[in-house]
Amino acid sequence: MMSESANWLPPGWIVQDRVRTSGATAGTVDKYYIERVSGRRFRSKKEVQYYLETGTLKNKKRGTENSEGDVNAAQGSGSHSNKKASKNAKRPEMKFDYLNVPDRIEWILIDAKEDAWTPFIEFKKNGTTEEVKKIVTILNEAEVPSEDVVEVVVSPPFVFLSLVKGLLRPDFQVAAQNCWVRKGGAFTGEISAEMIVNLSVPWVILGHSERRSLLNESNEFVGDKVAYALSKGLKVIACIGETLEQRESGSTLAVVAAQTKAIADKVTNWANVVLAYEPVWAIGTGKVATPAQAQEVHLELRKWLHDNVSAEVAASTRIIYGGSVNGANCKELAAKPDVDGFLVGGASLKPEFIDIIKSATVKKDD
Ligand SMILES: O=C(CO)COP(=O)(O)O
Repeated sequence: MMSESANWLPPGWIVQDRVRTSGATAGTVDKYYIERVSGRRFRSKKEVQYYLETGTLKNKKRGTENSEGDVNAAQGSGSHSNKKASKNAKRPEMKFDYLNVPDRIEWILIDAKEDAWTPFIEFKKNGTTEEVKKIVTILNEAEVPSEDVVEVVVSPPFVFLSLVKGLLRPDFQVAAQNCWVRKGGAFTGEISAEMIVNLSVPWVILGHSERRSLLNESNEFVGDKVAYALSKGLKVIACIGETLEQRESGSTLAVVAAQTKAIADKVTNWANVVLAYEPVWAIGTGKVATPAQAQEVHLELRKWLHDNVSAEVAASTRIIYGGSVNGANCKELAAKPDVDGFLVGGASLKPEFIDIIKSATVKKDD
């Protein structure tokens, strides 16, 4: 078995040549294109390109995606042994606990001022109506810096958007956690940008790593979503970030640059875009990026925007950090020059959440 990479593939993909060792076709080499983060395997460049462009799998005959996630791996052979191998293939370890799905509420704190700071807090909890109301009450009662210092945006699951919007203090805003890539239509279960606008919800989060990895959203698909949401007047928090494997292989900057490029390719006006850098290995793991690691990536992203978009966009685009931010580490992270805010999950369940909001003043106090 040989591994290589192909120039046309985005970071995070590998190409494998597998030699058949038995049967009449022994010696035949099968090429597989593998997206490492999802484990999906494809048999042709055409299928990979379709997947990268649309974020979906090409229409194929039933049963041609085997239990390993190989797309069309059995195509052309249809042999009994292949079907058997497919049936017996070990399923990859699922990273997602479907039996204990966390309901999530995201709190986004965004500085309204051009030169100011932008914390983005994500709140994870069992999201029943009563619990959501409790959270909103705590927020409503909290003493936090004024709107001209910190802009707070709360992002609950879709079903609670109206409830939260109705109860939340007027100086805090609301965001949806996702929206459909294009105009609404026959896409059962999807929520269009138009619907979010119709609810007077001004923000949407797009490209969260969980959607990229669990729902196979490609860079290009996220770029399309960002552009469409912006075209409908929504403000977008666009998430990017590398996996642990990508960090360890030294490709962090290439990965976040490719993710940002896919957005830049589709977006001309960056005024309503906030970039959220979230290293996947730091989300919900308790392993926070060090302030130096966060600053390094944020600075490189700003340089990337400077060189590839414009000096003005580089200076004005807010780049916020997400991944195990808490009351203890927020001040040090917030003090870094290119960290413009946070996206916080677990810690926003606790009283320290208010401290994280308050860390918006760290740079101003200098
Ligand atoms: O997922 C996150 C933001 O979207 C971050 O979550 P944690 O703060 O729990 O790591």
